[in-house]
Amino acid sequence: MSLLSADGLVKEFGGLRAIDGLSVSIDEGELVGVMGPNGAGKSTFFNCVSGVIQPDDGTVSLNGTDVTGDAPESLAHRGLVRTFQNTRELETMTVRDNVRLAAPDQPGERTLPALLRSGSMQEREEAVRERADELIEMFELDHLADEYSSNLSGGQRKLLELARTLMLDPDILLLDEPFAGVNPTLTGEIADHVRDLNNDGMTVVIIEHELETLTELVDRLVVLQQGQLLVEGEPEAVLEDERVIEAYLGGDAE
Ligand SMILES: Nc1ncnc2c1ncn2[C@@H]1O[C@H](COP(=O)(O)OP(=O)(O)OP(=O)(O)O)[C@@H](O)[C@H]1O
Repeated sequence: MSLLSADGLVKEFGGLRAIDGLSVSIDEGELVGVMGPNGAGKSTFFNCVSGVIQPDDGTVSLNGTDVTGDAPESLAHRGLVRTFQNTRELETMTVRDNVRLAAPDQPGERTLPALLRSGSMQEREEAVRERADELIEMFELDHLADEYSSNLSGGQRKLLELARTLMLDPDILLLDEPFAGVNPTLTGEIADHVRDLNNDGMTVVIIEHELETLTELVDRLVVLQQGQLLVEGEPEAVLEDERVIEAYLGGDAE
């Protein structure tokens, strides 16, 4: 059974069909890349499955449960968390506080939340502090922990965003352009973290324009064009597919 599936999704903006009958299915443990020319509907697809916007038609299922239109917080409780193209940390707060603040305020059934729910206020605060420090160390942000996040580079912000996301302990992580504006060294580091998370069992779906890194990283590529599924399959085969080459060379190429 797939972990996440979108069936017949449709989303219109005015007269424009940004998503047009799109069906995509992600299995547990997969690392999947989503690509496609500008305006193909990649972000709208993420927005529909992560509850940021409501699809006009079609369904989204998570672990076999229909979650179409559920709010992002509710989906996070069920284990689906996404990042955004533009990071959303609070600039006037330190890196450490930003990570701590990402802890869920309404503890649910999941690992960290379960710990948060069971303990006293003091125990809960301690659990949040410990997990935040662990993640800050994991992403090698320790030397920046007390800096205001406004002082971070674009790449460091992406790492901070990942750390914040992991405070929610997701089963499935949707990453929207994690390498955009990131230098090659940090791109490699972020890719390594994503691979490690996936090796540890997390299902990951990545929208990315940086095709070289994406292709090396993922097990499967899904290509969208004009809101529809154009091609999907193993990265090498997809990149050689004439329909994909045509889509990228065509009128709406980068
Ligand atoms: N909130 C909105 N209001 C109106 N039109 C929108 C809105 N969001 C997206 N669109 C339109 O829907 C289409 C798909 O946009 P979307 O951002 O999903 O594409 P994308 O593949 O993510 O593009 P990019 O690679 O440029 O980020 C585009 O034509 C876009 O202009």
